[in-house]
Amino acid sequence: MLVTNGLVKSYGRHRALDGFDLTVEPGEIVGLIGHNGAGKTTFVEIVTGLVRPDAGSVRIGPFDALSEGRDARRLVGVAPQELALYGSVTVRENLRLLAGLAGLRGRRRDAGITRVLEELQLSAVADRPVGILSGGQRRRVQAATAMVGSPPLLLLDEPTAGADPETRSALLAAVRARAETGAAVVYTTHYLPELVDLDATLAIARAGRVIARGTQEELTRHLPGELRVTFADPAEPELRTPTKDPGADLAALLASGRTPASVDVHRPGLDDLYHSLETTTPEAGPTEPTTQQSTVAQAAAPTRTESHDAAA
Ligand SMILES: Nc1ncnc2c1ncn2[C@@H]1O[C@H](COP(=O)(O)OP(=O)(O)OP(=O)(O)O)[C@@H](O)[C@H]1O
Repeated sequence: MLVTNGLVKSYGRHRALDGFDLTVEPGEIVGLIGHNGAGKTTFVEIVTGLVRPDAGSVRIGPFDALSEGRDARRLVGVAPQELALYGSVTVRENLRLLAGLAGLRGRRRDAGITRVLEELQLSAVADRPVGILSGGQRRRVQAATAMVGSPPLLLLDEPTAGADPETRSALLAAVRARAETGAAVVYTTHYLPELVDLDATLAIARAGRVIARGTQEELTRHLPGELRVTFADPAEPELRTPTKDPGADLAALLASGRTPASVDVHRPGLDDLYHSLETTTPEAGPTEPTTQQSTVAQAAAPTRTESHDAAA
């Protein structure tokens, strides 16, 4: 649904994007993550036509977004990081305007508005001016404006910033529902557990490029886990050691004659992945080959700890 290749964008001497490639399939949610300044917002701005790249290509569905921008933009719903709403008019009127721009009229437009108000738990404030809403409510209205026309490509730039847990989960449920009906979603966040909830594939940006791309399982399986063992003898301190083969390491421990009281295996998760990429240079990339542009819709492997009670 979205194919970008070799995007370059400089501001003065600074390269905000430096060969940014990303492909997103229909029905796929991509978690686009990376440090402040990695280029995520610049990428979103280029796809939506707000910023023109110095080089590279953007394809949205059948359209070349750089030469057929008007057609391409009709397929995109965007919730920008900097809110762009009409503060003096109501939530419903903001949505009407955006639904109209997406080509919805009459009953279809009203049904789209009702659906998105319910999904994002905004029905109670639908007839209030946006300007008097809380920050979290406004952010949800922004997400609603992106979704109201049911576009096949959604770009959501930190849509849950400042949201409380309840509204966060409403938003995540709405995003999942859109992907289930075939929308391609690019979702930027600094809050990694959301991407586990969304079962998102990942694109990790650094210094204007995507340096790792694949499913959560693909990107975390080569990382070491951690073996955590407590011992029957209370004088013995807890052991925590990185492990790629917990079974073998545990067998070695038992063979040494020590008596575990409990054994946990902490599986690597997104935080571990993020930190492992932080410790590599952008040129060298991550320690293991990454799966560029993989779109495998495989079940994600969230961080979890498996517990076993060891026989004393
Ligand atoms: N209009 C602009 N003029 C000058 N520099 C810019 C402009 N827009 C972005 N930049 C620079 O480009 C780089 C990438 O910025 P961008 O906002 O895309 O990063 P980001 O990954 O979205 O960061 P964040 O996580 O903070 O939102 C930054 O160094 C930023 O200062």
